[in-house]
Formats: sequence, C-alpha cells, structure tokens
Amino acid sequence: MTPRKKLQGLVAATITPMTPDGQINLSVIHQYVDYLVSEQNVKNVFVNGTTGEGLSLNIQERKQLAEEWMCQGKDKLDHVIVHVGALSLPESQELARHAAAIGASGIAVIAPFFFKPTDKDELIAFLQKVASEAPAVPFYYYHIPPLTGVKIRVEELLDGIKEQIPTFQGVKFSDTDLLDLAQCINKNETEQFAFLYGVDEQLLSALAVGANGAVGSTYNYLGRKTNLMLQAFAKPDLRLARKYQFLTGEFLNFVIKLGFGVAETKAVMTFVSGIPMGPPRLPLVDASEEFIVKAKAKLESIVWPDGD
Ligand SMILES: CC(=O)N[C@@H]([C@@H](O)[C@H](O)[C@H](O)CO)[C@@H](O)CC(=O)C(=O)O
Repeated sequence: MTPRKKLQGLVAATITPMTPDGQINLSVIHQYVDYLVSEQNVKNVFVNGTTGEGLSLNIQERKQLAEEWMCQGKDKLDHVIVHVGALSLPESQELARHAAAIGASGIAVIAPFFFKPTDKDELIAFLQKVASEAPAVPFYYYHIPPLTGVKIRVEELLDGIKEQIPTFQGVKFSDTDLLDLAQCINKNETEQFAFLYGVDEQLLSALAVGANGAVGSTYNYLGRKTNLMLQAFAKPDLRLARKYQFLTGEFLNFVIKLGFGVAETKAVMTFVSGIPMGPPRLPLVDASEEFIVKAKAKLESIVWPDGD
C-alpha cells in the first residue's frame, strides 16, 4: 500500500462476501482486490461500511475482514479505510485500535443510531473517544442520515473539529443535502479535508461544488465508467461527464424502482464480476430472480460513450 497519499477519486464501498450458509467468505477477497484494480481501476476501499453490512457483523468478523483486505491489498491498493463505528463505544474503540494495529490508512465512524446524539457536542464527544484510540490514523466522519436518523449538519460539526479531533481528515458524505456539503467545502478551504460523496447517482453535482471523490457501492462494478466521468469533469468536458452520470443514473433509477439495497448490490456484483458475493445477512434477504434478470438486461442494454 502506498501510504498517506491524499484520499481522492473513487473508493469502493466493499461488499462482504458470504458463503451460502451465511459465514463471511474471506477466500474471495484476493480475487476481489484484483478485480477492482484491474477491471474497475479502483484502488481505494472502504471496508465494513453499509454495503459491507458492517453493523450486522460481529467484532471478530469485522477484524478478520479488515485484516484480509489489508493483507490482500498490500502493494495493490492505495487506501484501505476501515469503518469502525458501532453502537457500543468500547466496541468502536476496540475496532479503532485494531485498525491502527494492522496499518489501515484511515478509520471512519458513523453516528450511533439507537441512542442518538442530540447535538453536535454529543456527537463529537463520541467520535473523539474513538479517534483518540488510533492517534496516528486519519479519521473520517461517516455521515449517512437516511440510515442513522442523525441529521446534525456537517457544516456545524466541522466548526473547530480539528481542535478536538487532531486526526480529523474528512467526511464521507452520504446525503442529498448538497447545500450542507457546499458549505462544508466553502468554509474549510484552508484545511486539507477530504470530502467524499456517497450518493452515486448524483456524484457529478457533488463534484461541481468541490467534492474530492466518492465512496459508494456502484464503484464495485461501475468504477471504470465513473472514473471516465471524473476524467471528463476534470478536463473539463461537462457534456461527456453528464452523459456518464445520466447513464449510471438510468441504471440506478431503474433498479431503485425495483427495490435496491445491499442484497441487490451483492447480486449485481456477482453477475458483473463473476465473484460469488453470496447472500446478505438477515434481516436482509436475497435479491429475487426477477430482479437479477431485469437488472442484468438493463445494464447490458446501456451503450456507454466509450463504446462498451
Ligand atoms: C444508502 C447506501 O447504501 N448508499 C451507498 C451508495 O453507494 C448507494 O448504494 C448508491 O448511491 C445507490 O443508491 C453508499 O453511500 C454506502 C457506502 O458508501 C457504504 O457502504 O459505506
């Protein structure tokens, strides 16, 4: 792993492969790393997040997955960010210490979402207690209010955050509130924070307000196409960038109408990559056969600007 390169560009929110009987399947991570790097041109991963069913795994499983990604990603991946958020503070701290011990390039923490912080100070207090267990590891706040129900604005959270969390490095911003994102970027211009956007279907809008990159589920199988969108945006060729965004949007719009979540992401990744991702863990249930047939046909029907 190339250490401490600034985190930017695409980050795949990794899926946790499982065996048919629901155990984590570490044996395919090696193949998964190679697939991301060579087929999708994606060299950063975010492990044990939402797509990875991190909150449905036990501590041991989360550690094993983090270790396997670190081991298989060595000399191949640029960044392995480990999500260490948990409802229990001591568990989150244990995972943070573990991530530091295995050399993770960053840790991320979601807001606790059963007993929720009610204001910025409560949330920072929790994040600070976790971050301080890994004092040499870059720390990212993982903002995903549609799932946590914690709607504290990030703009407010970032105000003075470095004084309380010296390792603070950025935000994984999985929300549609682009005004909040834009304010965060505008107010922190002098900081070297990374703003990584997490709503794949509207990444281009986030790039327009200054996001540095993205973390998302679709970069597992649409990473190459989305990288071309990033290149077009940087050129700038906005017409081409929009074309890519419209096409990924066309696919996502189609599958979202059918019902699209982690189970369906596992199914799509399985048929696109050929790597068996297995079933999700309860309470999530397998994607239906009907979903798989329709999603596959839709993806195959899309004609991309690069001729694929
Ligand atoms: C709610 C959700 O799962 N959002 C995804 C998106 O990548 C999402 O799958 C995509 O935008 C399609 O809607 C990511 O933000 C989640 C993520 O990065 C993670 O797995 O940690």
